Amino acid sequence: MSARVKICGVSTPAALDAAIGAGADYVGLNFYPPSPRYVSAQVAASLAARAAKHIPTVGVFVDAGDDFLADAIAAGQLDAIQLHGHEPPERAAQLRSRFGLPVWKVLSVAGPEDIASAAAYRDTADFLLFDAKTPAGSALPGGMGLTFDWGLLAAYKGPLPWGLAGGVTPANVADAIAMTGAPLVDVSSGVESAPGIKDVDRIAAFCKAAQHI
Ligand SMILES: O=C(O)c1ccccc1N[C@@H]1O[C@H](COP(=O)(O)O)[C@@H](O)[C@H]1O
Repeated sequence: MSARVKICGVSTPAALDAAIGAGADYVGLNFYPPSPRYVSAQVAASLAARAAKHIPTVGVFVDAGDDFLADAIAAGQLDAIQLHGHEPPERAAQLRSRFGLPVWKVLSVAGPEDIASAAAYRDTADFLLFDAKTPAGSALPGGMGLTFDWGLLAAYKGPLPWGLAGGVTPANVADAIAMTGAPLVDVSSGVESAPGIKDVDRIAAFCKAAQHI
């Protein structure tokens, strides 16, 4: 068993090259301004030029407005948009139609009801990403290295392609895939030496662990 890999919060050429070199399937560019992984339009454009023809880029957004999204999509030449806020199904549908890109909707998980909420996105998103719910009042809705009970996904048979995020690391990703059967794993802080600082060795170790279990 193995899983596809998304290395999220890439903000430097070195991290991008490490993800490509390690055989990652996607890189995430974070457009949420409070994030330590935030990339400006200028940085996104330069990373996108380097990523072109090598790896698809997924833009991470949190309850973003249309104009903000339009600028980021153009700058980052994005292949998909990840909605990591409170976007309801209608908003996912609206953005998919307006921008003509696949929509990855993140479902923040604390309990079984959050897994069940996947059904509402059946016709409006293209991909679902289950991430740990961050505590009320947190600065970020993701990227904090928090896990949730992976047992909640053990028997999951969802309506859409899906992936697992939240607190996965080179050390635990094989267990995460074995427990959940996740077809894709998404990591940000688990391949960093400090918030926002990607570690090329950890990126390589993560990809190896996810691809060879
Ligand atoms: O990484 C961030 O700073 C971030 C900010 C706002 C929304 C999402 C963010 N990251 C996403 O969170 C998950 C899990 O991250 P981690 O591996 O637990 O650190 C991942 O999908 C990132 O895309």
